[in-house]
Amino acid sequence: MKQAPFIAVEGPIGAGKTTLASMLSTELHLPMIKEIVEENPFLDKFYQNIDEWSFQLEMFFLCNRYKQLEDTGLQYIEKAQPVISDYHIYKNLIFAERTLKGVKLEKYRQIYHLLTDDMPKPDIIIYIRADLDTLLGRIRKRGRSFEQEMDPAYLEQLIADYDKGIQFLAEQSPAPRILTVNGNEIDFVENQAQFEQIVSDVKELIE
Ligand SMILES: Nc1ncnc2c1ncn2[C@@H]1O[C@H](COP(=O)(O)OP(=O)(O)OP(=O)(O)O)[C@@H](O)[C@H]1O
Ligand SMILES: Nc1nc(=O)c2ncn([C@H]3C[C@H](O)[C@@H](CO)O3)c2[nH]1
Repeated sequence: MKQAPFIAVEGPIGAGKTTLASMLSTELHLPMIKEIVEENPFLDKFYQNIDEWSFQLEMFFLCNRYKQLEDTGLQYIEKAQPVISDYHIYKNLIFAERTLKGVKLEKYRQIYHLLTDDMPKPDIIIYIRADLDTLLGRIRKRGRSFEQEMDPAYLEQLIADYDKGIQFLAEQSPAPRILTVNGNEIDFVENQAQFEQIVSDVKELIE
């Protein structure tokens, strides 16, 4: 192994980040950092009224992920131990740029940079791309009640925001290595050979 990798799995809502990160964590014996969802007190309210609750929600996600990233740095990165996460901290800004406006967005941007600019960043990103129909199908199948009335236009915008966001990360220095997974065609849940192909691609990146 070149250096202990810090791997992040990313992609829009329902792409399969947690699923794939858990499978890779088991297969490659990597500890996993998992984002907090069920304990989030604002998600339900947010989906009912995005403009009213976006600032609280984005700040909640930011504070939680900041704490997790701080712990990840201490427990794994500083000890040169590999780790996989089902998100990249940059997703905060991808979402906030979509849900916040005006003064609140400006304040959020400043807080985001203040908190995260000097934090460890993943050096490998697995980006699951999937189109609107695939994501809506997965969200329905997963069945979280607060997501069932999600405006498809919001999800469609996020798909495009993610493409831009990952492109932005690819242009950073040092640039992370990015493995893009076609989430419409690759079924790593049901198809063992397709999962093994991803495992082999990831091993190539880290070994
Ligand atoms: N490649 C796949 N093929 C079939 N089903 C999948 C695939 N990936 C994920 N799923 C299913 O889709 C649903 C969403 O997956 P998951 O919760 O991992 O997505 P996520 O990207 O982590 O979502 P979120 O953005 O909400 O955190 C789950 O029910 C999961 O079993
Ligand atoms: N607005 C907003 N900002 C975020 O940083 C963010 N991260 C995740 N989510 C939503 C997507 C899923 O419904 C659910 C679980 O991922 O939470 C977010 N929503």
